[in-house]
Amino acid sequence: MFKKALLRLLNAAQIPLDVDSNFEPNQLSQFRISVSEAAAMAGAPPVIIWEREVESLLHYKELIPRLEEALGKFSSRDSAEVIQPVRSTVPLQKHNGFLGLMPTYMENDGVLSTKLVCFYNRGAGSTLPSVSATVLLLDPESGHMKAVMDGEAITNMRTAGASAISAKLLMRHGAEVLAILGTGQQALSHYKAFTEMLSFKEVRVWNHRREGAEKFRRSVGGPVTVCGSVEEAVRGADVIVTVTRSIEPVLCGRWVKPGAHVAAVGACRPDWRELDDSLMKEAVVYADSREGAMAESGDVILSGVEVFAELGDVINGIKPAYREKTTVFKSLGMGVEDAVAANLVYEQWKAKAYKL
Ligand SMILES: NC(=O)C1=CN([C@@H]2O[C@H](COP(=O)(O)OP(=O)(O)OC[C@H]3O[C@@H](n4cnc5c(N)ncnc54)[C@H](O)[C@@H]3O)[C@@H](O)[C@H]2O)C=CC1
Ligand SMILES: O=C(O)C1=NCCCC1
Repeated sequence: MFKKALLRLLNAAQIPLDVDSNFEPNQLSQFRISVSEAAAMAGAPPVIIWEREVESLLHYKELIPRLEEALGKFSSRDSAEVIQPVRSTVPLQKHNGFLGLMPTYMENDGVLSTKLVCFYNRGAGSTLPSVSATVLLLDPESGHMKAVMDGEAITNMRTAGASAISAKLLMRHGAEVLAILGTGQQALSHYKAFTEMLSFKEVRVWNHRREGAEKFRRSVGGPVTVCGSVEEAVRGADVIVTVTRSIEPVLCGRWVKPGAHVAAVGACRPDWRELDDSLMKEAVVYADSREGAMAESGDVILSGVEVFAELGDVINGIKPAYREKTTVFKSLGMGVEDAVAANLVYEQWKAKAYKL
């Protein structure tokens, strides 16, 4: 078993080495090298892990604790924990989109990665995805690229995971009704994360095209109420997730129950909105990254509100979680979330490939 695994490892790393037939597991230690060091020494190509495999390797139960830890590390602003600049974006004017570059280094954890993400303000008739991404995972010592991964599954799951953490920390105790606005990729991952990690008595969905909401209901299989208007979906809801491609407010403060928690995921450009001013001004606003929100969130910038705290500040016990007040978690997405998710995928991939 061990020899087979080692041969696969050497093969993956393209290391031309004959392994003695009497080779014993404890002899590996004499090499004193790790899989990625062996691969780097051999100039091996990165492993490629595409969408289906990422999905099969990543699970919320393992991902969410890592995200929570990473959000706390980010907010500690300790450069040995996380170096993650605000995303730099290149406009793709002809295609109504942006390329976002999201490098992250976690020195203490030995994790170095960057995500390349293209996101678009697609017209109604387009069948192309709104978000397309790739994550590169590198060895920080050698610079060797260890893995190239599909970034869509990672983006969907880590974003939903961060929103689920926001709800866990900020929704009122005894929350029963979840409303999801938008029924695309993020809606699916949020539905999964929220129903797996939290418990709700009712899930409502709304989409600007009703057939999209009906399709969503059929594909998730669980009990979901399709609503004909945003107001109908959110009235009385304890937790509201906004995951639309809208660039104008879809959620109005006057419909939101006082004390509700809103995880606002769309509208990630300085001139795009999902929430109206009345909601932004009424709520205590939390963000994944304060700098990110001030640079990229139209809901924050154009409403003129202050970000009260980062989610990591709450995790670190530096800022309170106002569960009884109306709260908004403005999610922009962070490289550190991609880094821990990609590292987890790589660990799981190695364990599976080499039966470690
Ligand atoms: N905060 C973060 O970390 C991330 C944010 N996003 C953002 O989240 C949003 C959703 O992303 P995906 O689910 O991947 O997109 P998607 O295209 O799969 O789904 C978008 C949903 O919005 C609906 N929609 C389209 N135009 C609309 C409009 N004018 N008004 C209301 N609804 C409309 C669509 O019918 C669909 O249900 C996008 O704005 C995306 O940029 C995506 C990834 C990460
Ligand atoms: O963090 C990400 O990934 C994204 N954030 C906002 C827009 C789409 C992708």
